[in-house]
Amino acid sequence: MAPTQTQSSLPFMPTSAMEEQTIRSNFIRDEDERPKVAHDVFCDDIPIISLEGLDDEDGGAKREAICKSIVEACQEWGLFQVVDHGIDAQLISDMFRLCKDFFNLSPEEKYKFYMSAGKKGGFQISSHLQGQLVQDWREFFIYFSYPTENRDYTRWPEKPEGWISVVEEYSKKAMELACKLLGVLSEAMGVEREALTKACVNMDQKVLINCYPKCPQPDLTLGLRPHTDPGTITLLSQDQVGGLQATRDGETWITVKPIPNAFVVNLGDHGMFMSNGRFKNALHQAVVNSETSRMSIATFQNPAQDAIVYPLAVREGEKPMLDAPITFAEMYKRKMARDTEIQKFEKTANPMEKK
Ligand SMILES: O=C1C[C@@H](c2ccc(O)c(O)c2)Oc2cc(O)cc(O)c21
Ligand SMILES: O=C(O)CCC(=O)C(=O)O
Ligand SMILES: [Fe+2]
Repeated sequence: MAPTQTQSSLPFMPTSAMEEQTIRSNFIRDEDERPKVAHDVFCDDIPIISLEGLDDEDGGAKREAICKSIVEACQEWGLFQVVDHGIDAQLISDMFRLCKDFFNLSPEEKYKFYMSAGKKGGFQISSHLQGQLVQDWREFFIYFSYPTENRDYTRWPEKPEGWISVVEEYSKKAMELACKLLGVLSEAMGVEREALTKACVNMDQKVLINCYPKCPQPDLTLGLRPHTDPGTITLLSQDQVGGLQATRDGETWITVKPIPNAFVVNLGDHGMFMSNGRFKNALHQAVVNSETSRMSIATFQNPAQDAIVYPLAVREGEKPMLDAPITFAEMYKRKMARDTEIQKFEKTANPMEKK
C-alpha cells in the first residue's frame, strides 16, 4: 500500500522539507530511541582492514593475516571496513553522482518508480516494512540486481542518463568482493572456501541507495531505525558526512568514521546463523543532521528464498542455534514476527504515547 497522499497528491517526502523548521510528529521518536551520539563524533574502534594481498597464491602469508583480522572483527562486532578492495574509485564516485542526481529529481519523477507490493525494485519513503508507528527520515531506491533473471529493467530508471550501466557494473564488482569475503569466512569455519556461497544456492543481491535529507530536528528522529540486515553479508559505501552507527550491547552507540572509497562490511542474520553465532549480526542504525544531506549505498548479499539455513560448523562444546534446518524464507518470516511482537510490546508498555 502506498503511503497516505497529501494535498499535492504525493506523499510527504523528506527531500521536499528542506525549508521546514520542525519535523512532523510522525517522525518523532520516544526519548530512549533518539540519537545519543552525533553523526560526526567518530570512533576508531571498528577495524579497518586492507585486502591487499588477499588473492596472493604464494603460500598465503598475507592472506592468513587478513583472514585473522576479518575473523576477529566478525567475532567482536560483525562489522569492519575494507580498503584496497579492488573496486575502482571512479566507479564508486560515478555511482554516488548518479544516485544524487536521482534524488534531486522532482517528487513526481521519483514517484513514477514507487515500489508498490510485488514490484521488483523502485523508490520508497521511510521503510520497506508496513505498519511502522514512526517514520524514518529517509528516501531510498532499491535495485533487484541478482540473480540476473530477477532484473526487471522497467524498474531501472533511464534518468539520470547512464545510471543503468553504472549500477550493472557496481553490482557485479560488489558481488565479486562479497564472494571473496564469504570465502574467508567459510575457511575460518573450517569448511571449503565456497561453502557459504554454495549455501546461498543462487545468490540474491539487492542494491539499496539511502538518501537522508538534512533535517531541522535531527535529535528527535532517526534516518534508519536500529536493525540487523537479514542476509549473509552487506557491503556499505557511504559519503563523507557520517551517520552510520553500530552497537555491541544495544545501548552504547558509536559512529563509524567515513573513509573515502572504503566499504563497511557487516554480517546479517543469515551469516550469523551459518556460523552458529560465532560471527555477530551487527545491530546498526543511521542518524541524520541539520547541515547536510547524506547518502549511503547498501549492497545486500542474500541466500535464495528456499536456501537452507543451518550452521555450517558447530564447534566442540556448542549446540546448534537452530533446532532444525529451515529455509531463508522461514527465517525471514520469524524475524518479521519477532519485530512485530517487539513493536506491539512497546506500544502497550507506553499506552499514552504513539496514539
Ligand atoms: O531498507 C532496508 C534496510 C534494512 C532493514 C531496515 C529495517 C529493518 O527492520 C530490517 O529488518 C532491515 O535491510 C533491508 C533489507 C531488504 O531486503 C530491503 C530493505 O528495504 C532493507
Ligand atoms: O545509511 C547507513 O549508513 C546504513 C544503511 C543500512 O543499514 C541499510 O540500508 O541497511
Ligand atoms: Fe542495514
